[in-house]
Amino acid sequence: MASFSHVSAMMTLVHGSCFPYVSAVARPNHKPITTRRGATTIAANVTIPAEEVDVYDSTAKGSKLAAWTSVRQERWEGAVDVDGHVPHWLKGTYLRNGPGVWNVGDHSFRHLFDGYATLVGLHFEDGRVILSHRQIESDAYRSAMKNNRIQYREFSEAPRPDNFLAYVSELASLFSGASLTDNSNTGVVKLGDGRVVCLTETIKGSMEINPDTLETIGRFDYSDELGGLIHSAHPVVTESEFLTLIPDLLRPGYLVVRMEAGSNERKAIGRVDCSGSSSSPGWVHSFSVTENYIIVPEMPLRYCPGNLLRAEPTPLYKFQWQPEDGAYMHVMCKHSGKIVASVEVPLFVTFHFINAYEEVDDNGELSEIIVDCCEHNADTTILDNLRLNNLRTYSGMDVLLDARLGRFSIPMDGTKRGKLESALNPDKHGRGIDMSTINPTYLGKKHRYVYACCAQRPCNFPNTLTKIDLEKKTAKSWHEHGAVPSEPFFVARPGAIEEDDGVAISVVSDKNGEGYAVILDGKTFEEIARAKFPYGLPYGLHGCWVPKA
Ligand SMILES: CC(=O)/C=C/C=C(C)/C=C/C1=C(C)CCCC1(C)C
Ligand SMILES: CC(/C=C/C=O)=C\C=C\C=O
Ligand SMILES: [Fe+2]
Repeated sequence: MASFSHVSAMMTLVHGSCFPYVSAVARPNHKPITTRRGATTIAANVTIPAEEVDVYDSTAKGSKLAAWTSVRQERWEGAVDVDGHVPHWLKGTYLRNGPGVWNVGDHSFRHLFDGYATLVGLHFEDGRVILSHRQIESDAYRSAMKNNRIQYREFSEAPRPDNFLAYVSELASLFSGASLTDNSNTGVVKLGDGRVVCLTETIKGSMEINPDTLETIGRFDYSDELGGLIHSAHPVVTESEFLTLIPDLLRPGYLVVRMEAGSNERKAIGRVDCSGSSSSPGWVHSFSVTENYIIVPEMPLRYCPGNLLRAEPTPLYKFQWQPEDGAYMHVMCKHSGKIVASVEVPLFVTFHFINAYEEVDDNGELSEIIVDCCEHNADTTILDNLRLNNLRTYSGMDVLLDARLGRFSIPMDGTKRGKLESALNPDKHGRGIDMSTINPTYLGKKHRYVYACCAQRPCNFPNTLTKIDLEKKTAKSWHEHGAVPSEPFFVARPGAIEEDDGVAISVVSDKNGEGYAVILDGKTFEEIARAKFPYGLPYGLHGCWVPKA
């Protein structure tokens, strides 16, 4: 377990007396970043004085914002100073995953989602905080660093074949999945049995890690014969199970699967056939469940087999927009695998579903299912706007596309059409919203509060931490000029009764290349503590909480 004594023991070992509380290891082929507080030691006991180390990546074109800049060292761990008061009940580790390295040799990745996974850990104990970060040792990351070029197909880029024969063999390996990335840069989940797994959209990119050291233990192998190359980046994980969707590109539809805690074997619950005439299933980055049902979205932004084969990116990358085939929501009974409703809904673009729950009528009969999501006004442009060049070259203009907290109502009386409306006036949260969390106790149940990144305009990316009250239809935001906060992760206070009794934790990438974590009170949404990092961290995506045993 990471603890303050563990950190100082490690320091003595690695750094001797030169820098007594920090552990740092440089990324292969990169000069290490310094920590502002002193010198940096690289693996071979070479120490670089602080003033000689370039903190910022050259690709950031003068920008000192940490968010879109590759992290320069492979790992670091140390205690950090805290301003304010971290509640003493907050005991455990917050883990956050995300793409943090976008440079391979001289090559700069194009898209936010291409970056190699950087895991961040914040260990809380008795009001104190230890920060750590470490690269996930996927084959894709290791081989890219070793060869100074990408070796696997990432979200928007593929290795350039040297000749025609290499091109043919690359296409063949695409069908077997051999050329797909295992760069698990999207999320991190704690399984019911305590194992911690980092995930992305390729199934082979499921990687078990040690939550104390952030060390990569190895690939999480699914022991079944279900196959498939891709799955939802966001499984629904509880103490007892792991549910996910495996899109079927050959026979358009989705396999809904369940893996029991303690097992590596996924079992099929059922299958959803696509409703539209489309030749391909909709992209399922995430999905929601209620207490009894799994809600399978069929988004008009669909996987595109043609684009999957292309090495060069298209504006929609591996996807295609097919409004003519409609948008649908399918409701599957968790226990029987039967589809109990399939309704057509207005067109939508959503990365992240927030939660879903069942509504009953006056007779106690199930009347409708409510599904909340971060909805990008059915505009696919958001995907291409997440190109790094775009994120790095912010001119001060208000260019963030509008988004809203979308609420689907799925009638359970056989009606064939569902509704999609804004759950509150989007102006209340600056017409931007993504990267949402709720109190996990409310998973599948009626929730009142949503924590998300929203907007204070002008901006080019969500720049606030916002608490949304869906009952009062209000929003309260935390904002700091020029800073980019990541997903506000809600941790409930042990023993809490009220839904918002807890804290929201977010890692912030600051405008001067600096970084810190903020702890916001879940009720008042006021900042109660700030842990200042000795260096800025790149933007990250999703997190999880590992309570201290
Ligand atoms: C970081 C994030 O939110 C999404 C990452 C998505 C990835 C890495 C998708 C990768 C894919 C391939 C490498 C080929 C097959 C298609 C697709 C799932 C888009
Ligand atoms: C960063 C993001 C999606 C991440 C996927 O996991 C969306 C940002 C949207 C901006 O409005
Ligand atoms: Fe996501």
